[in-house]
Amino acid sequence: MYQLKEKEMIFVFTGPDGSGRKTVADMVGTTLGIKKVISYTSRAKRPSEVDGQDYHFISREQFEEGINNKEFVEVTEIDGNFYGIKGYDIEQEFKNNDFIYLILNSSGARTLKKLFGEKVSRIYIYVDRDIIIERQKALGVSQEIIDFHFKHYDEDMAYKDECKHAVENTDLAHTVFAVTEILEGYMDRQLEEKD
Ligand SMILES: Nc1nc2c(ncn2[C@@H]2O[C@H](COP(=O)(O)OP(=O)(O)O)[C@@H](O)[C@H]2O)c(=O)[nH]1
Ligand SMILES: Nc1ncnc2c1ncn2[C@@H]1O[C@H](COP(=O)(O)OP(=O)(O)O)[C@@H](O)[C@H]1O
Repeated sequence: MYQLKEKEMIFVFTGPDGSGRKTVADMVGTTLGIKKVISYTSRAKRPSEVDGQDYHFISREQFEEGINNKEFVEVTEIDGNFYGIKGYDIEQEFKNNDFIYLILNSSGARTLKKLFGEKVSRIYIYVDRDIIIERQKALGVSQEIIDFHFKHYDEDMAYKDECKHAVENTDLAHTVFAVTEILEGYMDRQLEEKD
């Protein structure tokens, strides 16, 4: 398994589906110039998604082969689809960067924390169930899909207290500002330790 160097850190964004994790993580990542390690999934690509950008979309067979070859640092199965992060991809990103971020469900976040300990900082993004429903309805998402998303809401919310940082994502600009400050705190600390 990849051993993180002293100055390296992994930021893990987690929280309930639809709370804005991807949006917040990518905005903060862009602001701070931090690279995302992209997950692999066996679920079908949605029309709006780009292979290699949103996910690496692979078949279930390719996924199983990767699992057998021990390529994944963590894998989870959600609603019949595999999701996972490859150790090689983490290693590659750390060749050019000291900080990376990942977007994971609670089981993935828990695994990363177990594997890399204090080198992992978890940022929990959440918002009220009613606000998520409102946002999804405004986007034209069907009631069926909204219900599907909420299958994991309670289980995901139960993970909030395990995370050191939890930010309620009501106002996006405010959330991005708050999360940027949290990450900058770690980055400054790591750089000071390096000096
Ligand atoms: N453990 C783990 N969870 C992941 C990974 N990639 C994505 N997820 C989570 O899988 C869940 C489903 O993701 P997705 O299919 O994109 O659905 P959506 O987030 O509802 O649009 C979300 O909670 C993601 O954060 C991964 O590599 N590992
Ligand atoms: N603070 C916010 N206010 C309004 N809409 C938001 C906010 N944060 C995210 N969104 C929107 O909510 C939807 C879900 O966000 P997304 O980042 O995909 O969530 P997640 O990754 O947690 O499933 C997207 O359409 C996004 O633009």
